[in-house]
Amino acid sequence: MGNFSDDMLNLDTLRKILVREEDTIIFSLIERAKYPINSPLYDKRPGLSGSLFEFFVKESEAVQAKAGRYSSAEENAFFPDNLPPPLLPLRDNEQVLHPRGASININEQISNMYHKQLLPLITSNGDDRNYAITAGRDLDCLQALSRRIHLGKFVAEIKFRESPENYTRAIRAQDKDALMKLLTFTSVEEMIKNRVEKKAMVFGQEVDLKENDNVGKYKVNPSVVSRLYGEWVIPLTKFVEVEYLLCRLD
Ligand SMILES: O=C(O)C(=O)C[C@]1(C(=O)O)C=C[C@@H](O)C=C1
Repeated sequence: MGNFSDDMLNLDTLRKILVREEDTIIFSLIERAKYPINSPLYDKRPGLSGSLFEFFVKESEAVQAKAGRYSSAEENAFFPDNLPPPLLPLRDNEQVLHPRGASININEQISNMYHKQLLPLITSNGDDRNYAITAGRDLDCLQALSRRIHLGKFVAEIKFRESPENYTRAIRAQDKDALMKLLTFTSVEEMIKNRVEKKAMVFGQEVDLKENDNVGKYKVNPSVVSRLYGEWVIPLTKFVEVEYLLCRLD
């Protein structure tokens, strides 16, 4: 992590970071939901190698790479090939992750989930031609989701260090089911799903000075946020954890 050192690597600290990431994800969804789906943004364009959105993401990531974004172990690019090097010297980050697992990048899956499943649930139909601003909002959502999900590498490293014997047995057997069982805390997952639903109600409520005018109206449907976590964010985080652990002894 950007400024994370070995002695801060414990489950309590990491879970607090994940809780704070919930706020970032929910606020970014609220911001994206302000605009309709704007589907021409995602259509292939003559003269560009892909869509206007892909162009926007590639160019934004190149600037952010120069500014050092991808020097942080929890940041992963959506177009990681041929990124320019950072302009400033690399921060001297302590390498807390195992090198093989550190390079796991499941952004393609995250991007598919975002575009095919999530976006239609949080946007209205339509095209207001605000493509640049929409692309910026999309990138904010994708980066927040990606960061949260790839933090699973740190969670996995902590769990391995806290219980090396149990994990080593499952890793040597390359037993994905056993690893999944070891790293799963169902009660924690339930709490998260309930909390993000409540946060979506609080952060996304319509505020009006007249009482009761907007009761029950939200900028993003709170049950969609709970579903996002239950069906995609938590399972993908666990997928990252398992993939990380599988190569932890390499
Ligand atoms: O908090 C943990 O222990 C995690 O591994 C993170 C997480 C999550 O994605 O939020 C994933 C698996 C656990 O079952 C609980 C929560």
